[in-house]
Amino acid sequence: MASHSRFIREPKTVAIVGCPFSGGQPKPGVDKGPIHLVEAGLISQFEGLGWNVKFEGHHQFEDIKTNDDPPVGILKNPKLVSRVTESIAKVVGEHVKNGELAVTLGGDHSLAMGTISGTLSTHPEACVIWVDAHADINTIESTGSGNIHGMPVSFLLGLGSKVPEFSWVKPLLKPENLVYIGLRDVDAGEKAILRDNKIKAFSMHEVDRYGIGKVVEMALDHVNPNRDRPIHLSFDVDALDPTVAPSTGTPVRGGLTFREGHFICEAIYETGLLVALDLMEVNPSLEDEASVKQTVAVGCSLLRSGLGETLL
Ligand SMILES: NC(=[NH2+])NCCC[C@H](N)C(=O)O
Ligand SMILES: [Mn+2]
Ligand SMILES: [Mn+2]
Repeated sequence: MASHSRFIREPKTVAIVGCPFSGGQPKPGVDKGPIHLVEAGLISQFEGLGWNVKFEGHHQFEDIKTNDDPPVGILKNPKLVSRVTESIAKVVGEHVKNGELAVTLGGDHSLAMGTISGTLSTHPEACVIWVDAHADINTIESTGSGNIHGMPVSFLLGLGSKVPEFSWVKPLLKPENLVYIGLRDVDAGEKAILRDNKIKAFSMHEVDRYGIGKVVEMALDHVNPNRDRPIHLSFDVDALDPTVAPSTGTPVRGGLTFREGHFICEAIYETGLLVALDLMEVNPSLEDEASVKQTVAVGCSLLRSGLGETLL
């Protein structure tokens, strides 16, 4: 077992990319997620695991001017989401190029358009493991909500009609380099997209049938058969059951248990191939104070598992 990623330089450094951003969906508060995660002690927790921690404060998106941001079709805030994710792509790309583990704190999941673009700019052969209740693969044609956090994967794959505002997104992700775990709320149009593009997905049905250990192994066999390619893990906290992570904008019952979520992060760390990790959709404005505390704490502990925290 590698002690940490073979793509990470010594002394091993984690760069925290705090993204207080909510423009990919309509519920206020998800922009406070990163602030709560850091205030809960994430930096000292990472240091406790032996990492050098780089954190220069949360990114400020206020200066991204979007006075004039009319919808494209039904897509909401296209200009804002495009500019924010483009800036995050550069930041994450820079960290990954430097051999630092990029940990991005969301914020809504539209941010992954940026984080994954950043990873692929340095490692075009990287694979993506997307852990979520949702597939987030709607196109401008298929989206029913117009919320861009339900669409980042289609942009990364280059599916659907091109939206000029997002022309900076290079379709570098190949369908065979993507795998999902935890799906249970997939729109009809998204199911067709997954089928047509032969994208591998392990829904909660497969988690129940095979157990999480086997599912992670099968997921890795699919995207990383020789265990030699960099891994980008994009974790939407709503993959967890709402009893485990209640404070999130689009909760769906029947999700991953506390241990199943952590097992995924532990197993990916153990590959020694992790180069970037996202934790998205923690919304501290939703549910009561105890639920917020619980969700933030689970977020921190998922991240620690991804950075090598072990049980023994
Ligand atoms: N990142 C998320 N929580 N995405 C939820 C997406 C829900 C729905 N499929 C939509 O397109 O709007
Ligand atoms: Mn989700
Ligand atoms: Mn998501």
